[in-house]
Amino acid sequence: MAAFNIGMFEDKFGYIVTSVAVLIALALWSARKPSLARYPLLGSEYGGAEKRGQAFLAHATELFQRGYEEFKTSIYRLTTPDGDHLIVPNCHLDELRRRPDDELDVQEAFEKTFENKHVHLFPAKDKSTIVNNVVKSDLTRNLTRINPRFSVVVAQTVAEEMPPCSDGTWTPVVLSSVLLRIIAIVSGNIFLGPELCHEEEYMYCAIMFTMDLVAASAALKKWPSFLRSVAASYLVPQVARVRDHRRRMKEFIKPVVEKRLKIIRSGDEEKRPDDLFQWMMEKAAAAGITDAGDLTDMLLLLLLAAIHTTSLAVTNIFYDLVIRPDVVEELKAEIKSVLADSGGIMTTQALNDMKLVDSVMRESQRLNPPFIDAFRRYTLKPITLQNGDYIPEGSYIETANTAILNDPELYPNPDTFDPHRFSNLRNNPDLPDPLGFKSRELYQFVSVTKENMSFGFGRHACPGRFFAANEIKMIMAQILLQYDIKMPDRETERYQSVGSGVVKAPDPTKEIMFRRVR
Ligand code: HEM
Repeated sequence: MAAFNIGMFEDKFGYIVTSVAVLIALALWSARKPSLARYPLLGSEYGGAEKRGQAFLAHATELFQRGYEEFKTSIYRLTTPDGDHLIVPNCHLDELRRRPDDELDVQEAFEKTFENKHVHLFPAKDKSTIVNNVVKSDLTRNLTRINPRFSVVVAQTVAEEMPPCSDGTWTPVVLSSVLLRIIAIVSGNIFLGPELCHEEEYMYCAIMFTMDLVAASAALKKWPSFLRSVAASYLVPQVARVRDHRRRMKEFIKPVVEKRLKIIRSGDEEKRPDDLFQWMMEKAAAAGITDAGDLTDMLLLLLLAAIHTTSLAVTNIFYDLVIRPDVVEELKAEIKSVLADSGGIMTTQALNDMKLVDSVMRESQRLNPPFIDAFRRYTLKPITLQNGDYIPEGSYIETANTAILNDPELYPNPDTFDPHRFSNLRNNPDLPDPLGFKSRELYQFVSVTKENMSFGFGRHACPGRFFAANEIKMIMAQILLQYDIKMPDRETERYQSVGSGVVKAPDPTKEIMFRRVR
């Protein structure tokens, strides 16, 4: 009995000690936890955090639009499946863009987007930084040299990958999947060289890795965060497929790495391949990174950033064009006239001169940006803005890209697809400029401004956009000059986009009719 009483006392004592410890830990934890509650919450009508997170997946566009109208110059909160994010208005972006990487982190933000904890997309920062730098410096610097031969590769690949569509008959084509192959091959030509880009193992991983990774992260977001590890292990098959793509890509790339390391060590310039993977390996080797697994992860990150993004953009452009035959005729006339001036060669000058093509690309992207939000970042330190607003350390912030792109004060008649919207502003300095830019060249497809963040914003804005712009122009020119296009007989409206959360993409199942130009 006595023992029993002592035990009871000990249990009670233990219980009190444990409770106090838990309370102290909770107090400390909540003191550390970023307090976002000072900012108004949008979407509270959906219920608790879990329900609001799921509502975000279904209604992100509407939520961002409402937020843009209600909180034009102030920060508000939106609950995503990953918790509360702060949505920052446009007026703070110039200030935030100047913040260094040790305050505002891009990788951590994208790691959350892609459920990196489970899919392991991102290599460590020293490695992903090499990928970003190689695209920003080596690739962009080489574009003028590469363009003429790149356009030959594009012409050959379009001819090989498009169905024949000959004999004057119209052929239905699921354009999205054809474009994916074309873009994987032509990008691969520059990234890995003319032989490897045709290997089916490369093609399979280049296309399927991103598809399964995006599908895996979308499926995981439907689970409450505490169950995502279990879901990733047993319930979301795409996670295992992503792992398998990485394993296959590593097997494919390992002998390439071994061969190229020998060339790097020998210093033999003659044998040095002239492609992005080589430039990346050289930068990596200089930093002591030579492991085939690390280089595979870096290559997969590049492919994820480059291939589907470009393919979605081109698909959207063709969905916009196929219902506008008059615009197609104008584009053909511009392309023919520019090529006549450049002796038929796609020089950098020729690409720059395609101002209507460029304008159509930007207008298509304005109405169909790759993400509803932009400037997704994570705060590594607390930030106090000039107006006194305080953003705690450990917050996810972003801004409302789609809502900005549809603001009638920035883009008059925003719902109208105006193919000349940007070319008119660039060609005609007397036209009033709604955005009052210093230079009208800021209306080019590649220009990043806080009124158009489809390529991101600030120091981490997409470094591949110059390459993408050239690639898109070359593909458009080839397809438009070689084929007539029209909608299938029963279809009249522009194809609707599909998506979940902040991602909106052209419907990949839709057909366009093609016929070879006679
Ligand atoms: C139309 C096609 C493309 C679109 C719409 C696009 C869009 C984007 C966006 C929105 C970001 C995030 C920027 C930010 O948060 O500020 C980004 C980053 C990036 N993109 Fe692109 N991209 C495209 C094509 C490419 C291509 C072709 C490449 C490579 C050749 C590429 C390489 C990258 C890299 C390396 C980053 C990370 C930059 C960093 O974190 O510093 N992208 N892209």
